Amino acid sequence: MLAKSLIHFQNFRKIATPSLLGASRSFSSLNRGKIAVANPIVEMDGDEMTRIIWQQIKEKLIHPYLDLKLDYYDLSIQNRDATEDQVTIDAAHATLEKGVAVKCATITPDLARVKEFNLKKMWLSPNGTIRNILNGTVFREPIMIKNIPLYVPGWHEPIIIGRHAFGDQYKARDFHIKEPGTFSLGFKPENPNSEGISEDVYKFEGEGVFLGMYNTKKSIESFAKACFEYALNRDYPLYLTSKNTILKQYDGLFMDTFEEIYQQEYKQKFEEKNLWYEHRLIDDMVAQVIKGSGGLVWACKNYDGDVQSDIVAQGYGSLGLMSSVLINPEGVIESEAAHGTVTRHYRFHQNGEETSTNSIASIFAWTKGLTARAQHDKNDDLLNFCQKLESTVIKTVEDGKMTKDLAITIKGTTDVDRSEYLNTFEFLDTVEANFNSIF
Ligand SMILES: NC(=O)C1=CN([C@@H]2O[C@H](COP(=O)(O)OP(=O)(O)OC[C@H]3O[C@@H](n4cnc5c(N)ncnc54)[C@H](OP(=O)(O)O)[C@@H]3O)[C@@H](O)[C@H]2O)C=CC1
Ligand SMILES: O=C(O)CCC(=O)C(=O)O
Ligand SMILES: [Mn+2]
Repeated sequence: MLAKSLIHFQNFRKIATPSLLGASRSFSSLNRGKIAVANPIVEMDGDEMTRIIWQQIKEKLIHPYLDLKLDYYDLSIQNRDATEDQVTIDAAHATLEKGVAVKCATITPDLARVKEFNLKKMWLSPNGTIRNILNGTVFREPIMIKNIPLYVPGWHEPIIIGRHAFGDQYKARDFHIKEPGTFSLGFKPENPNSEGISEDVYKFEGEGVFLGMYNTKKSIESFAKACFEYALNRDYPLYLTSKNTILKQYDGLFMDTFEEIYQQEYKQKFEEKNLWYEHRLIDDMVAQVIKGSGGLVWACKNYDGDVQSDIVAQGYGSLGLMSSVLINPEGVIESEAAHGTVTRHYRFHQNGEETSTNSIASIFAWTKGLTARAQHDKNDDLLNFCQKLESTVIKTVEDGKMTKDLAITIKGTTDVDRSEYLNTFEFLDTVEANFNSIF
């Protein structure tokens, strides 16, 4: 299965990366043509700083080496607005069909964005839309580089966040009311003999907010299985976090489902490898991981995974060092960076000022997506290309060539000299030159 083989590859990389540069067959020395990629992948373009980086990655690191068909969807905020967001839905369905997608970060509009782009409406998060259609688990893993100091010094091994990507806040309906009234919840069973639910939740005396949120047993089951498989394949224990003491029914279903599946299908397999699964309260867990040394898969509910993956990314060095791969039960893969469009840097770029935005997670969005394509198609040349590109990026940083966010971690202060880092484009040029020299 595609998902499983991707996991194997990541495991392999953990061991093999440092030696890959030296041990390579040189592409240029053999003077071969571009690597043929038989089947297309879906490409979802995005916004702001990441859109600029994305274009450069394609021009410098992808197209010169690969004969690759891209099923292209422009998910820029302008095109989502022009197509009434149909382009997002089309891109998600194309991903289900083609099996692999790479996605650039995109703006999720708020009121300020509606004004900035004169949007027809405040479109939903494209990530929420896509992830709900694909219905998978997002695995977020820090890209660890030897010379990048850890903000959390004990984290010697990765913390991999397994983020449930279906439902919860990302598909909730929320409302803002401005007058007294009663908020009630209702459920109408299809079976006329079943009893429905109609319950008053809160009596408002004035302005307030409320929401309706859901998840499904089926989706939680596939989330659990994806996390158990991932942890087993990576030889790490698995922890699920929730707040079941407060949301007894909602979070209780997550806790009970994981426990049932563990007991029925995975306990023995985990014990054979001296591994374990535990449920923890989220507030307990956030404290435990800071004290720990990493080396675990952390299954998070959707919103927890969103927040925790950024804390974890920063703990390992930078938001620019966090890869993010969605795997659904059918083995469909969507690969992206975990960070957003880096608006603060884009504002400098718009003003003609220099930026130093880290492109590593965006490059890994391509390599992880293409790795899935390679494994699906049994394309060893493409697999080799992905491994070498990843190791070139890592070696470039190990050689002291990096963007400002990483230079800051090394110096331990934001007061870094301009000579201590590369700008956005210089870093990409350096990776291009290094890759070209070995491949
Ligand atoms: N997957 C997606 O498509 C996502 C999209 N978004 C969208 O992105 C937009 C911007 O969101 P924002 O909250 O600013 O979050 P971002 O993740 O884009 O950036 C937040 C801050 O993190 C640091 N950072 C993030 N990525 C990098 C990088 N590659 N290199 C260097 N520093 C980095 C920067 O810090 P500093 O300023 O200190 O340099 C930056 O200002 C929003 O419209 C949001 O909706 C947000 C998250 C995910
Ligand atoms: O889709 C969004 O608006 C945010 C997505 C996000 O923050 C993430 O994927 O981590
Ligand atoms: Mn996020």
